[in-house]
Amino acid sequence: MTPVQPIIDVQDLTTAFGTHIVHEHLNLQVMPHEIIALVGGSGSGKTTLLNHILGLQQARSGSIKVFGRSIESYQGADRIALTRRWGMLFQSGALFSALPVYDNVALPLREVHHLPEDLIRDVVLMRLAWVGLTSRDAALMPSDLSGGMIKRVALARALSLDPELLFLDEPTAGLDPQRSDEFVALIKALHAQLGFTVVMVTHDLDTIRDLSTRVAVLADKHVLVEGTITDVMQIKHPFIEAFFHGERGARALGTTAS
Ligand SMILES: Nc1ncnc2c1ncn2[C@@H]1O[C@H](COP(=O)(O)OP(=O)(O)OP(=O)(O)O)[C@@H](O)[C@H]1O
Repeated sequence: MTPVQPIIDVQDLTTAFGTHIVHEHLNLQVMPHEIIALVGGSGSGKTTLLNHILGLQQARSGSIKVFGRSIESYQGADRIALTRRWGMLFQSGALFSALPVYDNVALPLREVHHLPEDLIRDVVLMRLAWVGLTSRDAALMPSDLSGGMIKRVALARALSLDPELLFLDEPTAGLDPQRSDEFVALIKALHAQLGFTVVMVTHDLDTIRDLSTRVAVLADKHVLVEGTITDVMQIKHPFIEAFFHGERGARALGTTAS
């Protein structure tokens, strides 16, 4: 049997801004269908790592492969084809405020395909249905939407091209606990139904517990540990102590505070 290839394969990555080294000898593999949570303290390099994986920044050394090919090898038409294979949910939703919900979700379809408008309409309404919204919601402007609805529309847009890979940046930030739980349940259900792979950056322990299938902790310029929450919690490190143990961790994870 051929071994399963990683969707993302980061090997021996070193990145820096000038003399400030952010990552050193960092390795990370993301396997098909998993939901990996990138966790780390402020400034540990989560966003920088995502930017490198997306090909938005160039590494000092090391290699990053996405879908089996070096991220730098995707140029021109190949790069456009690559961007059809992934979707991105930004923390703020990043909706275009001058466009109604419909056009926000239709935008990626219009950018990359020359599709007839009636087909775009079918896809947009289907994506809105995926996230629990209706054709009536399609006419609303972003300023009319609640925080939870903005996240849903942004998710519908991220999924508009039915991507194999979904990046989530703080997916539940700004939502109250109930909306946060609902949004996590929605992503979980869509993941089970559609089978995409997820890379998510989050500080929220409830989201990590309820959504991720694996956790990778960024600390000391590399992936310090990866595995289940239980695996991660075995490691003695100041960030892990502060993040997963103590009052907050115990509350979220149902463990005893240490
Ligand atoms: N454009 C930039 N120019 C210079 N330094 C930068 C730049 N972007 C990030 N950095 C630095 O790189 C380090 C990693 O930043 P990054 O934003 O990746 O961390 P993070 O883990 O995503 O943090 P947070 O959880 O606060 O969002 C930080 O020390 C930051 O100050």
